[in-house]
Amino acid sequence: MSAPAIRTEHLTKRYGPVSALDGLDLTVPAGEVFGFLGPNGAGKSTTIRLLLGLARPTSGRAWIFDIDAADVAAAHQRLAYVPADVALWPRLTGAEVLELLGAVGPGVDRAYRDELVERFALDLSKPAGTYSTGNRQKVALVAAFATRAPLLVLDEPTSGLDPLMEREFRRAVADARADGRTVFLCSHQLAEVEAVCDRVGILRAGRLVDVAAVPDLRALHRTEVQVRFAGPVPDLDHVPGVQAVERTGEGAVRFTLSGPPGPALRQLAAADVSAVSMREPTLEEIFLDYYGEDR
Ligand SMILES: Nc1ncnc2c1ncn2[C@@H]1O[C@H](COP(=O)(O)OP(=O)(O)OP(=O)(O)O)[C@@H](O)[C@H]1O
Repeated sequence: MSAPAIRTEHLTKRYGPVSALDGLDLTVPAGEVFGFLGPNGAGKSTTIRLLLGLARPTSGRAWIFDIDAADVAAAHQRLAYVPADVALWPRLTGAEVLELLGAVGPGVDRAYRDELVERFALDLSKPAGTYSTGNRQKVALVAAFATRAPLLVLDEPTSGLDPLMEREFRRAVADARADGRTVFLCSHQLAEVEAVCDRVGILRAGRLVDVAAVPDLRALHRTEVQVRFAGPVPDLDHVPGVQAVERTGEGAVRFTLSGPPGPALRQLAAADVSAVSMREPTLEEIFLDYYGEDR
């Protein structure tokens, strides 16, 4: 078994009375694309700072491929990082910045870097001081993806990118996965997490609320079903898996369905159904459920 890309054991960070991170136990196996979600102030950036050795834990430990995160020189040979707010040296051109960033990491795949520069439509001839937020972000992303680092730690990497560039970002994550690299992605963009991640960890008020595969996270939750009946509306209230039954008009019913759909489908099949639609909740709705509930 290869070492996990990230492992934390009861990782905790307190700032005075504030528990920014409270006993995080997390393992991200090598090769996984892991999404890290949570509302503002949940502790995502704190986690990243601890993983990068930019802050010291109050208690607990973290390892990057079995290297103690506190051993910064060794750990950073295995990772590349894109911060949420990318700051670049304003007088260096984009090309010079890429050279500099490439020189400090674990080595660069230059051919792939050139390809990414094309794909992200970066003009490297300009001084970085003239770049927009999105262009600075693109430089940092190209620099990170083009390293040979087996772990990419990305903090809100696409907040400044337009939809075309967001698509390129997703392609680059897919390339990384195909190469067996690990991606740790902090994001508020649920569609993005849904599209690129294998598993998602949800953090709330410094605590890990759940870790789930994206399909399982969906399966945990209900499907919304709308049915229109030509004849009498059957009693759905006591059918296993059916909840929140609501009359939405003459002969129309809406309900949510969780677990195996058989009992509900049998009840519907016995009635005179003229139209039916089923909708899976988006990850956003699932996500809001988590934060709406007091858990
Ligand atoms: N240097 C610090 N001093 C005091 N409190 C801090 C410090 N850094 C973070 N905190 C607190 O720790 C908690 C977690 O903050 P953190 O920045 O990790 O959250 P986050 O999940 O990254 O949020 P966001 O999505 O807004 O970036 C917050 O309550 C924050 O106010």
